[in-house]
Amino acid sequence: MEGSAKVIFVLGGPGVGKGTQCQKLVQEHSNFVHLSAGELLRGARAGNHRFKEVIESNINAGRIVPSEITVELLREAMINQGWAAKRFLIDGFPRNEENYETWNRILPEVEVECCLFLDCNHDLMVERIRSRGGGRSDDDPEIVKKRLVTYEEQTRPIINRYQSLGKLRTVSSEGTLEEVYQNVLSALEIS
Ligand SMILES: Nc1ncnc2c1ncn2[C@@H]1O[C@H](COP(=O)(O)OP(=O)(O)OP(=O)(O)O)[C@@H](O)[C@H]1O
Ligand SMILES: O=c1ccn([C@@H]2O[C@H](COP(=O)(O)O)[C@@H](O)[C@H]2O)c(=O)[nH]1
Repeated sequence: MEGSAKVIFVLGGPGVGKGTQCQKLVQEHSNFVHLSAGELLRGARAGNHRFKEVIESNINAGRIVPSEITVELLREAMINQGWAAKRFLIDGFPRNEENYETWNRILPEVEVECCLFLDCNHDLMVERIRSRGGGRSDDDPEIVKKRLVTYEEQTRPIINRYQSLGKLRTVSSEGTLEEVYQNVLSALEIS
C-alpha cells in the first residue's frame, strides 16, 4: 500500500453516539472518511462472507468478533477508499487487546493520530439505543446488557492504554448532538 493513511480511532460504549459524530465530521470536513467496524461486520454478515456465521454468533452474543476478520474488513475498506492522504475515522475499533495487537501486527505502517473517546453514563446509552429504531438484532435489551459488560471489561482497558500513550481525547457525550460535536472539534483541534 502506498501513501500515508492517518487514523483516528473512535471509542465509547454502545449507543454513545460514535456513528452520529463521525457522520457529522465527514459531512463538514471532506478529508475525513468514516469507517464503522460494526457496519462493516453487519455488511459481511448480510453478504457472502466466509465467516458470516462467526460474525452473526458473536454480534448476537454481544461479544467481539475475532480480530483477523475485522482488521481484514477495515484494511479492504481503507484500500477501497483510496489509501493515501485520507484521515480515517475508525468507529468502534479497537475493542479489545486482541484487536489492538492484530491491528499493530497487520497495519504497523498506519499512523494512529489519537483515540477519540466519547464518554457517557450507561443509562443514557441504553436510552439512546432504545429510541434509535432501525431494528438492529443486537439492540435487543438483553444483548445490550451483554454489550455493556463487554465494553467495560474489554474496551475500557484499551481506552486506558491510549490514555497512557498520551493519545486519548475525551469528550462527554451527554450533551446535545451539537454540543458534543463542538467539543469533538475542540478535542481534535479542528477550527
Ligand atoms: N448527543 C446526542 N443526543 C441525543 N441523541 C443522540 C446523541 N448522539 C446520538 N444520538 C442518538 O442516539 C442513538 C445512538 O447513536 P449512534 O448510533 O451514533 O451511536 P453509536 O455509538 O454509533 O452506537 P453503536 O455502538 O450501537 O453502533 C441514535 O439514535 C442517535 O441519533
Ligand atoms: O471492531 C468491532 C466492532 C464491532 N463488533 C461487533 O459488532 C457489534 C456492534 O458494533 P457497534 O460498533 O456497536 O456498531 C459489537 O457489539 C460487536 O459484537 C466487533 O466485534 N468488533
